[in-house]
Amino acid sequence: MVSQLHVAGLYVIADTHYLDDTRLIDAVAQAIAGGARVIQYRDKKHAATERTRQASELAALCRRRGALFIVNDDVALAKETRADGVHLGREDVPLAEARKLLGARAIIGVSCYNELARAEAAEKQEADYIAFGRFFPSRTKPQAVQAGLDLLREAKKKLHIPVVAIGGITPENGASLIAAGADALAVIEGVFGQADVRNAAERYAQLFK
Ligand SMILES: Cc1ncc(COP(=O)(O)OP(=O)(O)O)c(N)n1
Ligand SMILES: Cc1ncsc1CCOP(=O)(O)O
Ligand SMILES: [Mg+2]
Repeated sequence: MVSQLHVAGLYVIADTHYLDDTRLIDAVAQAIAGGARVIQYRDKKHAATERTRQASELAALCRRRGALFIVNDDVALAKETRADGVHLGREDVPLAEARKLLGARAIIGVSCYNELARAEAAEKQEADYIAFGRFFPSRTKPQAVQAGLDLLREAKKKLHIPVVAIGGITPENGASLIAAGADALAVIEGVFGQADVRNAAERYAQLFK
């Protein structure tokens, strides 16, 4: 781990599939008010200009409210918007390249799916956190590979960096992941697919108290 900033608690992913431009900023503000500690911008559809504008607005909001701001996939966008960090999957640039571009203080998270060896390798390369999942059926990413609670328990014995759980997490099933060792719960639909975003975030945040 390089960064001194710590990924823990409710980690919400502001996915532009759920949040159109008119709702994006307000919904994230509501999630932070409800207790979200980490915000990720996940966008798979907008052009570069639009992505820069949205991510810049989110970065400014997170700075004002004291939440961490992470950009999914796009290291250049993370740098341009002075985000706290970037989240990298298998298809994204290698960790070492992202570190070179963003510097030692950036938070770099790595998707490890259901693979403990990938997580151990990421920690060796100074990832700041890793993510496993999906743990439960996810409508956002139904094809995501399944991970189990045993993986979390095993990972907590071997890793020293924060472990994030993702995929189909609800306020009802989230406690089992925390009990198995998850430091943070990453959620999309369970927060941003709800009519009352603040209340939904509060229900997850309660699990950490
Ligand atoms: C916190 C967190 N964990 C996992 C992912 C998934 O990343 P990736 O495998 O790169 O898939 P996409 O989200 O890019 O479709 C994530 N974004 N955030
Ligand atoms: C991006 C991603 N990677 C694994 S599952 C998932 C989607 C999580 O979204 P939801 O919380 O709506 O299941
Ligand atoms: Mg990705």
